[in-house]
Amino acid sequence: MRADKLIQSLKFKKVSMAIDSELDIKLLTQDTREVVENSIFVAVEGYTVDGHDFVTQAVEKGAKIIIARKPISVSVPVVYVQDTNRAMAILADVFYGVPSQKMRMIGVTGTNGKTTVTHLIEQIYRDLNQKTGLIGTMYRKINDTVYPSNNTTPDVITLQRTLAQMKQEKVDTVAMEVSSHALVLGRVWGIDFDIAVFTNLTQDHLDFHKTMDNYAHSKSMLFAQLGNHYTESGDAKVAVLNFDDPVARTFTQFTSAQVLSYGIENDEAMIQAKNIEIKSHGTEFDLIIFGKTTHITMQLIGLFNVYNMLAAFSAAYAAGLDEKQIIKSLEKVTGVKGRFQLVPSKTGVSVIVDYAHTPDGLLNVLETIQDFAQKNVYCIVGCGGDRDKSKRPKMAKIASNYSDYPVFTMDNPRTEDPNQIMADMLTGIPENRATVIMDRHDAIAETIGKAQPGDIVLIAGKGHEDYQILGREKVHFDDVEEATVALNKK
Ligand SMILES: CC(=O)N[C@H]1[C@@H](OP(=O)(O)OP(=O)(O)OC[C@H]2O[C@@H](n3ccc(=O)[nH]c3=O)[C@H](O)[C@@H]2O)O[C@H](CO)[C@@H](O)[C@@H]1O[C@H](C)C(=O)N[C@@H](C)C(=O)N[C@H](CCC(=O)O)C(=O)O
Ligand SMILES: Nc1ncnc2c1ncn2[C@@H]1O[C@H](COP(=O)(O)OP(=O)(O)OP(=O)(O)O)[C@@H](O)[C@H]1O
Ligand SMILES: N[C@H](CCC[C@H](N)C(=O)O)C(=O)O
Ligand SMILES: [Mg+2]
Repeated sequence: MRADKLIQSLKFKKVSMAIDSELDIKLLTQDTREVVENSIFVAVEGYTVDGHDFVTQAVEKGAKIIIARKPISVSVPVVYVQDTNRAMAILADVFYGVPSQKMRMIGVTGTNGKTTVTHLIEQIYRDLNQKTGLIGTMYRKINDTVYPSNNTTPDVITLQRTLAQMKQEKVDTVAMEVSSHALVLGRVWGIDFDIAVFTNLTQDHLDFHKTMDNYAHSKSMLFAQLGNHYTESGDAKVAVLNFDDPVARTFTQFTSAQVLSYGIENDEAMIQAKNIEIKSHGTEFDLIIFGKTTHITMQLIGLFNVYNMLAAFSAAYAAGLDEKQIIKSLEKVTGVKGRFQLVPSKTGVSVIVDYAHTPDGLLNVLETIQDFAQKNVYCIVGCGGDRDKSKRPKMAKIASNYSDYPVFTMDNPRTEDPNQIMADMLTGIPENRATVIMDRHDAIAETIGKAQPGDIVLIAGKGHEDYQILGREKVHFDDVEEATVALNKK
């Protein structure tokens, strides 16, 4: 793309010297490690380093224009703007050809359930033989091809680049997770969402947001960004809201889009689930769509998955899909990797690997297990380092209250001292209530070794993750693999 045309998209700027109008820009990036000949480098002030400190390196590698906020001295034109994050969002959208305007964009936000709901939505569209895109915690996926994810919601350049590739590969519908960090840090600025879905708001990420009010406010930004457009056919932007969560009410004030509400408790919800029966192999309930009842038998387990199913159903319904088709897909879905995943076992001991890493997530999973547990429940759990410290005693207390044998261990200590994380957890429970086995391998091996037929072992916190983050290093670690080895030794 021609440099002068691209830079024109930034309305307010100061340019240090004339930009060569013939210059053909090959790449837009905020990371010097990606810069190639004829790139534009955007200097972003991060949490650990400042992109402005890398501009000379960027020019040496071939950057021909620098976007900056602070005065810098380089041999190429510098475009000075007030906010490089905002400039980056604008440039990325234009550079990649405004891809989000050309596909159906479904954004899912909320503390828990985003990965699950986006996968359910993807499945619905795949069953209709549509081409799909998925962006989230586990990966970025274009039809059948999977690309790695560093964040639940990528930085705006990676995001727009991914969307452009999706468009090129003829994707019709994109289901993406929108994290609260992304909303605050402007990673989704410029994305033209058609449908925005809210799952729930419970405690997480207070290290970043500080208060639950700030956290709620960050989530509301997705609904504010949704915009509106009303057509005679009713095809419109839709906010899909869980009305059982009190914060959803406030979101209605932030959006001018049409609202589709779902819920279990709240009888005002337009899409409801009632008469729920949770079993060890699935969940049955009545789905009530604007007063009309259909009985559903889904393979996903737990009340929380009824919410996820309602969210996915409502999103697809909002997009105008046939309700019978949607239900057919949702009844077929067997689950998402690392979410209430049952590890194959011939021993009579049931092992469940689940990504619960928040107090609410852990509570939901343990309550679900208690619904069908016959004998002892073991709960192996740890808390992440460099993350919300105040979740630690709460998660410990929930593990202690809702399992017979809580076993506390490590979960991605990152740069923190694992012993301190453990000490924080232990403040939440009476002394000696939990067994502490710091090494996660030993925790899994010993617990499964001890469990008797009929017992259930929940391994919580890491789900699909195939690593343990120790310091800044990632080493291979997979709960399902570890559990399989332990079960085979029984
Ligand atoms: C707090 C936060 O969100 N940090 C994100 C941020 O990192 P940062 O601010 O530390 O960046 P930095 O390393 O200081 O770099 C600043 C700038 O210098 C550039 N740079 C840096 C080094 C270099 O050699 N050359 C260079 O150009 C970088 O590309 C960047 O533009 O920008 C990075 C690149 O976009 C992100 O990967 C990183 O996410 C980190 C890994 C992270 O852990 N984020 C978590 C808190 C997060 O975002 N989580 C949410 C929610 C998860 C959920 O619950 O679902 C998510 O969406 O993932
Ligand atoms: N609707 C829900 N309500 C409460 N807890 C849930 C819900 N859905 C899933 N969970 C719990 O949260 C865990 C994570 O689910 P999922 O990966 O779908 O959420 P997420 O929002 O994508 O999480 P993250 O923020 O880490 O990306 C699950 O393993 C389960 O324990
Ligand atoms: N998206 C979440 C994942 C947490 C997973 C858990 N295993 C941990 O490391 O705390 C986060 O980055 O906070
Ligand atoms: Mg996720």
